[in-house]
Amino acid sequence: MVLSPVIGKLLHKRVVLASASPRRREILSHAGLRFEVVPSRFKEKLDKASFPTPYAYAIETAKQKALEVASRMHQKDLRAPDVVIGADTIVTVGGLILEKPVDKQDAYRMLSRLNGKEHSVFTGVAIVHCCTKDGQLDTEVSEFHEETTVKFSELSEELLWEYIDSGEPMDKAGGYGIQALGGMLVEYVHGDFLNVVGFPLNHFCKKLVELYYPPRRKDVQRVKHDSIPPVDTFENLSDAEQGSSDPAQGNEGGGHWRAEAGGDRGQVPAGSQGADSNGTVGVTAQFPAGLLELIDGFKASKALFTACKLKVFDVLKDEAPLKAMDIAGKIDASVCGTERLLDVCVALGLLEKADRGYCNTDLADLHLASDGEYSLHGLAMHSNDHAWNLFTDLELAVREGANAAFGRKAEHPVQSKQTKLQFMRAMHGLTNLTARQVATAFDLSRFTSACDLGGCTGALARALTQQYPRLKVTVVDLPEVIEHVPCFQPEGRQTEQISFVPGDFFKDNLPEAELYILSRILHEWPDDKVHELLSRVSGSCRPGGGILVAETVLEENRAARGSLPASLNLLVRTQGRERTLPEYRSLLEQHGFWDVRLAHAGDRLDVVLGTRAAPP
Ligand SMILES: Cc1cn([C@H]2C[C@H](O)[C@@H](COP(=O)(O)OP(=O)(O)OP(=O)(O)O)O2)c(=O)[nH]c1=O
Repeated sequence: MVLSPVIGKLLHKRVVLASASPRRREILSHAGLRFEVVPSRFKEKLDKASFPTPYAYAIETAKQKALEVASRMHQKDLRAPDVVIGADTIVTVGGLILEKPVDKQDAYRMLSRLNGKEHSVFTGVAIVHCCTKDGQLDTEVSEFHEETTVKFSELSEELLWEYIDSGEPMDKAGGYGIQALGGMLVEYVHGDFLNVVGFPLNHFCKKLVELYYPPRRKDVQRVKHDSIPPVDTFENLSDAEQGSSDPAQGNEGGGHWRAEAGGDRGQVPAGSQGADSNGTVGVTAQFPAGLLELIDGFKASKALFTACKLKVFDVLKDEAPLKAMDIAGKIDASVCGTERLLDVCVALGLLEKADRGYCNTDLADLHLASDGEYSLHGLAMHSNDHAWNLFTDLELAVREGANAAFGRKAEHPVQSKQTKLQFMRAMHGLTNLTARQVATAFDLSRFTSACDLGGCTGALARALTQQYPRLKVTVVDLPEVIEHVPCFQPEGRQTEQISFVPGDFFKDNLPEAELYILSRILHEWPDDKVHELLSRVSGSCRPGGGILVAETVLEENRAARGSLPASLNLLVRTQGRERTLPEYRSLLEQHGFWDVRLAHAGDRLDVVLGTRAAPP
């Protein structure tokens, strides 16, 4: 992909996003950046009057956010990350700087100021390169800002209050979110939309080009053809991880892998460039770092799975730091093998290593230890023990199609006793991560009863009942699934709003409900089974009732955001597939659901809501 070389410059570095903003996280992860999130504790209270311009204020705040995280992480284990990114978004109107409203009245004051007018949104960004010299933190800060102009329509008082009551304004600069309901307030936008949402991705990529691919006079002189890319574009740059000009090491410090010809266009191993009859130095081959990383990708997955299986992250969650020898003793493994595995986990950003030993990163503590609400340990184990084997048959599945592969090898995991609990753990972890976003993707407060078909451990039902106190949810799943549900109920958090009913949604009567939910169900099945299921739901759903489908919805060009491996997973494992919105719309309309709408529920999941029409 054209953009990956720029983002690729950061792939082998430990990058931290010093922000609690879910929007920033989403924008950067969609761009393919790998990073940890450590929200900054810097109090945004700089004296605005002391800055010559509003954006100088935003840049300084962004810088202080990033520096606070760098120094905290350095103090924690005497090792700072390689790069810390901070950002701050402000809205300016009539010479005033608006940040996040403190309460509803404040939101009203802000929105009234913006009403019917043009205003500017500035995001200041700081990219802090860190290194440790003699135990001291050394930083180099690069900064920039981006401005976008936004115009609000003339809005009525009633509309403003309705918007404020939606709760959306409270964590957003200027009191609105252009990416959600707030988009309805906006007449036009001039400039980078993502800048308004909190992170100017385009300018960030250009800044990376400036930092990592500075034009070098030597190249300009040696190369006759005019192929030096201008620094204000980031297209057509090759990945240049090895020997890159890392700003932390000084721009001229690039190693001998750096392109000797074609300027920033490619890397060639020393000695592999040649001159043509015109004396032009040409590139004979680019160093395919991204490709090699892809080829090696399975090794990284296997290292993660193995560390999970050996409970490395559990051991380090209980007690850290620990030396390799102590960890080896606790996981009953060889010291030399353990040490290698641990070092790979450090390189993958899962562990941290200091003189006193190894520790989990926050990411590993939260997601890779086997306990905890957001643990993905079950998913990692399911991938290791089950999906891994299925993927060895990918070639067969591609040659013959899902139907042929299904049944020969790919037994549905819930039907296999050995993998049942593991599959439930995997689904539980995955659902917990996204349940709140699914529950809030649409306002479901008009429903008082819901039936979650294939709702497994009730993770989504719990999020729904927390969000909608009037709602009662019935979870229907196979008896052998329901039997294990108590293992997944957080102690003291059972709620009378949720009941579990053993049953097969293809055979048994569906419980009565106003809203039927199918979360990650339809993609498991081929069209005929999907029709069968939808017709059963449609038969049970009263007019005015709803159907809520949570799936990854494919873009119309069929490329799903970040979910292509998941699509192959369906190919090797089931007879199902992911679908586009028009496909879902058509399926639902055929079964009497109208007003079919789509909302995104985070990185990998979308929600489609339809309303049951009255029978003709
Ligand atoms: C104007 C506007 C702002 N915003 C958000 C972006 C930012 O997250 C937020 C502005 O507050 P910030 O202080 O920039 O960021 P934050 O508090 O969310 O996160 P952190 O300080 O930890 O980095 O407003 C939108 O999401 N949509 C919009 O349309």
